Amino acid sequence: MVFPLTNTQDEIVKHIDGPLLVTAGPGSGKTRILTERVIKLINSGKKRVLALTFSNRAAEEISNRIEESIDERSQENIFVGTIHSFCLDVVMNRGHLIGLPNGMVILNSEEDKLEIIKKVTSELPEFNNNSPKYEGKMDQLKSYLKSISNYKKQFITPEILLDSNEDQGEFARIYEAYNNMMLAQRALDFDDILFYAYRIFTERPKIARSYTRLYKYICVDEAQDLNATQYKVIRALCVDFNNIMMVGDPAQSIYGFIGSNSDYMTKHFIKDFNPKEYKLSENFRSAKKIIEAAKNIRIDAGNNAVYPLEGELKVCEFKEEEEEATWIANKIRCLIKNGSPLVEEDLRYEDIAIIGRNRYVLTNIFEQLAELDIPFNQGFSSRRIESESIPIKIFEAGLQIIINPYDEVHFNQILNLAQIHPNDNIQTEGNFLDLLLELNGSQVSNENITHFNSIKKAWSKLLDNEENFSKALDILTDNLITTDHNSFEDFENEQYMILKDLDMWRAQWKKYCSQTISGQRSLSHFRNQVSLGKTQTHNTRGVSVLTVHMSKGLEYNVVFLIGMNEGTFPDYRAKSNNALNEESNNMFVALTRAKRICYLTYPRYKYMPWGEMKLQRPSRFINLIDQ
Ligand SMILES: Nc1ncnc2c1ncn2[C@@H]1O[C@H](COP(=O)(O)OP(=O)(O)OP(=O)(O)O)[C@@H](O)[C@H]1O
Repeated sequence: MVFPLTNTQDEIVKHIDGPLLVTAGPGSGKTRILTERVIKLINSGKKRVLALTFSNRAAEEISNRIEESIDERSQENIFVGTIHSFCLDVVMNRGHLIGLPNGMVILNSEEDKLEIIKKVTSELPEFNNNSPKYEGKMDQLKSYLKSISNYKKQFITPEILLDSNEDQGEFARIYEAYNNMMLAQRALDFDDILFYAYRIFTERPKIARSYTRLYKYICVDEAQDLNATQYKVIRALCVDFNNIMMVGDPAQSIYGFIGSNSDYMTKHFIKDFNPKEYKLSENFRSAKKIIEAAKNIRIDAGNNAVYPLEGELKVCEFKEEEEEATWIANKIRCLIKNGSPLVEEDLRYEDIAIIGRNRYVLTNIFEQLAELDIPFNQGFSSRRIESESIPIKIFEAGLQIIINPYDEVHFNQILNLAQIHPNDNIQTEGNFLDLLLELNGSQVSNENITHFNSIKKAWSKLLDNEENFSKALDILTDNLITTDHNSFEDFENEQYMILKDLDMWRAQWKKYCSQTISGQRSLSHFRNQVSLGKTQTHNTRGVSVLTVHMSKGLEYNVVFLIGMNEGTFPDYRAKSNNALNEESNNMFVALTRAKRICYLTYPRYKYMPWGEMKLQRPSRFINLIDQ
């Protein structure tokens, strides 16, 4: 059943021109009003809308809701995506205007970036094998990568760095050489995406204007999570443009550890755009007891109960983690079997979430759920896609070379992985795709030759047509998987990993196909979508077992908030006021996921990995709630 909008919600949805800021508490309908406003703008023929989100999950949810309410043709008038995916689109389509090559590919693995920086520094005397500094080389290279990333986040180019600080001369040259080598490989790292988009908008303001002519309205969801880099990109995009809406909740700002700060929404946006402001404080999600508890955590947050329902909030102490996990699994079984008087309809596994501050707190739960045959999912993972088996790693590296024949990093990776010993007279520059296809039996060690030839067949299929990805995977399945299993454990383990890798790539391609039209698919676009996490599939069946960060934006009838001990929640590293404030926000987010019932659980003792049993204190948040 869809409830009518309140007067304030309705006013926001009907707002058309001019900047708009909606600060609103949990469950107050932020996602709902943003979605309904976008639908209204599109349906009233107000041209295109750009909706920026912070996660692929949020983008998918908003897209799904919008798709249900507007016709297929109008859907083309909306871009819903993360800031990174929008900026990548800008870089790919307009990057040539600031001298970037076409067809760039995201290179997001740490190992790949290390290869590049290693090559850049290989000429420097201090990285010579004989130099005393050589010992700490890896650490030094990693620290260079970290500094490069930090400067890019601040939009500081090597030239600006050199101008402002002459002492940084040597590092600035390494930074510049790194950028040049990335460009020669037609590669982008994650920081480059926003860095180049910012350069495009600021160096070519006409381009920024062309985007704001195209998208007449811009909406930013979860704006409390903006960081300086993202805010500056949005600011640079919106020159002479003010049809921008920001929606967020400062009390749910939980990404401070990567530079997010709700001040960009509550202070900078107000100063720069002077928006019309709305506040929503009614919580349509949670029962009274849950809202009262949340108020004890964040007294200042707008969060007022609407439902007359009391709900249930209970603190449960256990001897140790296993007992805690067993109780939760049994409680879930009981709730599913008997339901709860606090929830009108039958309870399904999908109505229940188990939330922990970090992944390790959740370890025991998986075992107990599996033991009682309780289905569960682990939410929307932002895990990087990476093959585990050597043959599929080789196949994957080859994709990069098909996309960009000048990609030396992945060519060398293939030589290493396949233990290929090329002839001495091999060229070290030029077209690596030709070189790759020329590698033959005499250069590949015997045990790898069958695999390597099969992988070459799969590449050839893709070279015929890049849309043949499924067929290429079929070739790998037919050639690398044998039904004639012998009893060698290593062999079986490898077969298992290859099959898992192939399944993973099949799932990614399937999702990519559902997002793109046949005839318009390409390997480089596919790879970039994979890197952005857009092809991740997520399973929502069963009980959701989530970290607090993964639970953001979601709601469940029953929530178990587990591992509520000092040191775990709040995290033991949170020492400063800011960090502790962010822990309160984390607690606020976790609690407000619950609609009717919330159990806060903790063990009195914890087994340490070195075998000792350690006494634990209950979280200070329990004391705050249990007053
Ligand atoms: N006017 C309303 N009347 C009744 N229910 C409403 C109303 N507006 C929103 N809701 C419901 O309240 C719940 C929370 O809405 P929504 O998810 O949009 O909130 P939110 O502000 O984005 O939450 P959060 O910030 O905690 O993720 C949803 O189930 C939604 O359908």
